[in-house]
Amino acid sequence: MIEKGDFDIDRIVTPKETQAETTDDFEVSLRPKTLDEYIGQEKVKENLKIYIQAAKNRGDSLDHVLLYGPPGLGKTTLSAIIAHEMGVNIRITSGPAIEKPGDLAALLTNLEKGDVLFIDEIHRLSRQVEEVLYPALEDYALDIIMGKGPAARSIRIELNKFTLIGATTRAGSLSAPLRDRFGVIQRLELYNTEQLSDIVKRSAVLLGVACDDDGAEEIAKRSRGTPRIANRFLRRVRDFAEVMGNGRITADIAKIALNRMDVDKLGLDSLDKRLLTMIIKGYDGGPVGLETLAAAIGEESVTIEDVCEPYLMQLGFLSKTPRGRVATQLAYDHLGFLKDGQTHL
Ligand SMILES: Nc1ncnc2c1ncn2[C@@H]1O[C@H](COP(=O)(O)OP(=O)(O)OP(=O)(O)O)[C@@H](O)[C@H]1O
Ligand SMILES: [Mg+2]
Repeated sequence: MIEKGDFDIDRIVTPKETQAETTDDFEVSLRPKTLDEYIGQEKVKENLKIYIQAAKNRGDSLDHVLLYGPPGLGKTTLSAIIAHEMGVNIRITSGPAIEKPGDLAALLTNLEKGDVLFIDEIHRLSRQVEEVLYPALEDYALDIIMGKGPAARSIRIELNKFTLIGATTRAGSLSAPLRDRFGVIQRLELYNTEQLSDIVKRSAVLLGVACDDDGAEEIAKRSRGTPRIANRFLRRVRDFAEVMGNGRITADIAKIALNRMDVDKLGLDSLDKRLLTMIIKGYDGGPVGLETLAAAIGEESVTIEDVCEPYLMQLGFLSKTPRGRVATQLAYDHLGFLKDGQTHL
């Protein structure tokens, strides 16, 4: 069943993990293992380094951490790095996977002192589960109700001290009491071309494929600020390089491969173009409300908000106003529209 928030994974530019990537253990893992190997997100790294050092000096566990930002930017990777730097184990789960309070209790009682529990998509935890989580986060204890009616009594189970790392694409959907229990809240930003080039070059080394600097840059420019997309493109471009060239990734090979995948030179695909074209031609450039826009192009509003908009805003193609979304002059130029909605010929 497809739920709100699950993106269309047919898009080559989807920042969501595809099945192949989740189960990708026949390939070398491209995930960095230490903070120093983790490229970009300098502010987040600097802060985390200090919190980790301080916690280690005190011989204490790290405070609970909330990481938020668009999909594919490295939240899961960063959580594993935090556990590695703290020298503890990490247990990975997700909001929708924890169905009942008992599921959470089982996870929590199995944690050893200082361990990290990583909950992806933490905004999708159910209310009941959230309520069990509160005392666990605050007092490292679980309150379990035994029996029913007048005979019911509550017993308290002490837990080992642990660190919860929550990841979400939408910090705004988190309930206030849950958000308040995180001592460290960090936002991950889209990466710039230079950082993505470095990520591509690092991954190329790990995959054992030769990659020119401008080949890496070409891939980076089209990756929508997202490492997961950059790594996916790298693998596909490598296929083209092996079949059409001598295996080396050059700028030309990268261009040919990415054009074949219908990714334009800024990384826009048909959905982004449909969105911008609708604002420009259907609503005279905007402003137009998100829900109206979503209905007009037949796409979920969460997909538009989480996947399309962050990148279109980084490019300066779209702005959000209180009255709705507006396409900017840059968007008109890129798509070849004149301000009156006519196409350049
Ligand atoms: N800073 C980075 N440096 C190098 N590689 C990175 C970096 N961030 C992410 N990656 C790579 O990008 C891929 C996606 O990262 P990750 O799975 O951690 O994203 P995510 O933010 O958890 O996404 P989601 O929100 O979909 O769970 C990983 O394979 C990792 O190799
Ligand atoms: Mg993830």
